[in-house]
Amino acid sequence: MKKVLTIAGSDSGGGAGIQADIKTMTVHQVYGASVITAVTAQNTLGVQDVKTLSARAVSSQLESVLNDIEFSALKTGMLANSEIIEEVALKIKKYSLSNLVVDPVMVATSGDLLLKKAAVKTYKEKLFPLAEIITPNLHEAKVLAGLEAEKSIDLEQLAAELMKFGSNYVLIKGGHSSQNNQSRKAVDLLYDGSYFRKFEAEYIETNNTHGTGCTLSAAIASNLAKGMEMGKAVAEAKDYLTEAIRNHFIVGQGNSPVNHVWNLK
Ligand SMILES: Nc1ncnc2c1ncn2[C@@H]1O[C@H](COP(=O)(O)OP(=O)(O)OP(=O)(O)O)[C@@H](O)[C@H]1O
Ligand SMILES: Cc1ncc(COP(=O)(O)O)c(N)n1
Repeated sequence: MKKVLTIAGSDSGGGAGIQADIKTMTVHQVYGASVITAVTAQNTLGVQDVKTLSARAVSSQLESVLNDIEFSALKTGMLANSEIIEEVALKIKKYSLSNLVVDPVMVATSGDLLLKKAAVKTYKEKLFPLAEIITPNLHEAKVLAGLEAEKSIDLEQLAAELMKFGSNYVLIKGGHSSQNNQSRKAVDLLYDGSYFRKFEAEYIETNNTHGTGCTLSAAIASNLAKGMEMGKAVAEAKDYLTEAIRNHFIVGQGNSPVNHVWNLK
């Protein structure tokens, strides 16, 4: 069984972050290990509190797992601040890790901030050049490109801007924005520096999408670990996620998470 590492925040509600990642990895039949960056007090209604761990605590967790276990892929989720991003980048270089999926988590669906503003620059300078793929949503992509949220921009142009930061692939997720999309499709755009490829799925009319980004990036990392090429890894991850959204069940009083284990039925 291939081993996959997630470096992310804990979601006490179980729908996003580390918890979403481990569930996703398990149903993809890879072994999931975790390095925790922050402990969020969170439920389906929002984030009530965040305790970010020190970069040192993140560093020692990384040393423990990387000294011992050989990972075929890894993903990052909530990294919270510049110090943690720098520490993660150092360890990825030190252990020559490949198949890095970077989900540059900035804000929770609930609107709560999960990244310090100054850390955006650190992401671009330190972590993106080491990434196989970065998976920003439309809002994150605009922030990374230094654009105003309201400004409309051609997606291909935006993906090309983000490729300049040095990853091998960029995937811009259009999920949330598709709510305004007449076509009722959830469309994501993959770019490898030469070709654009669109991934279209049915747009499912629901607010129960807590953890979609975490789940997608964990599925992509699992598929890369199993040796899939990027196009297939993204296509299969998106198919898995679409069914996980469709098969959601009610967990709390707010935005419920996706059903990570729909395919075990
Ligand atoms: N209602 C929906 N129906 C179908 N697919 C969706 C829906 N919402 C999101 N998606 C898909 O989920 C994936 C994650 O996209 P999204 O834009 O939600 O990312 P995100 O904002 O990083 O996620 P999150 O913040 O929830 O972790 C994409 O593949 C997107 O197309
Ligand atoms: C620990 C953690 N990591 C990531 C997210 C983003 O997920 P979402 O936007 O679906 O709330 C989150 N809410 N919590």
